[in-house]
Amino acid sequence: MALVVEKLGKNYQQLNILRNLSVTVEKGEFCCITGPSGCGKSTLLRLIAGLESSDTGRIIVDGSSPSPGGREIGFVFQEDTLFPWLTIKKNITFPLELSGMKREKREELAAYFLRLTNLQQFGGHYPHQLSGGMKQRVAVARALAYKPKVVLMDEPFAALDAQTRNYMQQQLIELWEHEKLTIVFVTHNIDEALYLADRVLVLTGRPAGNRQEFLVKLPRPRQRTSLPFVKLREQILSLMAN
Ligand SMILES: Nc1ncnc2c1ncn2[C@@H]1O[C@H](COP(=O)(O)OP(=O)(O)OP(=O)(O)O)[C@@H](O)[C@H]1O
Repeated sequence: MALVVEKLGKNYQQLNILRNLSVTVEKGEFCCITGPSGCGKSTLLRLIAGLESSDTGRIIVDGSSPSPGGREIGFVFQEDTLFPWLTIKKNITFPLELSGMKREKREELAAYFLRLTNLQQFGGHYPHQLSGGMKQRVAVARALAYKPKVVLMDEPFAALDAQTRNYMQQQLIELWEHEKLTIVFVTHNIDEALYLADRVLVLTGRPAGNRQEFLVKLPRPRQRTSLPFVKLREQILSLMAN
């Protein structure tokens, strides 16, 4: 198992954010998590990343507890988190440099992931010269260059227009298949979850706990207008409306 989250509980002062939340993700699985707004999805990802600690329960990534900033987790956030004063290539190599990786290896990984994300001509550009979609592709390349065991993605395409978002979803599926990634992807968008995921976990309203999970066994690339896709979407939407 790539990720095991067991009976997690988290409070902020008096506020109970997560209660008894359990999630397991297999190696190579694409798992989407959705739930009502403000229920605690981002909090869950921060706990998995080791950026905060839980009050109860435990988290195991690839057999051990995650360490803050550890290389077992890659994180892609919703907002643009690139360093504006660094070139695209430097944005990818800088965290690798901090982790002590040799220059030659850093350059090799940056070139590989720039190529995979179709950004090979933009290594020398600065973030402000790129579109929103391109910047998120850099963020994905930066997260993957670490070769993390689990990639956490928190609404990474939410700020993009619909067409770019669809393109990014296609690209992400190709990357996931090619690199055999394990991905935990938070989204409000059921269509996005069904396009991407092997399994969709629906959380309860705050405090977030397990509500229901849906296996998505549709072949890829998925057709958003196909009958089984539309039926699953209706099933999840009606669950969430109640
Ligand atoms: N550091 C913090 N201190 C206090 N409360 C916090 C903190 N971080 C988050 N919260 C609260 O925890 C709750 C869950 O927040 P979180 O961002 O995890 O939810 P979410 O499901 O990701 O939200 P959204 O769907 O809007 O993206 C919210 O009510 C939020 O105000």
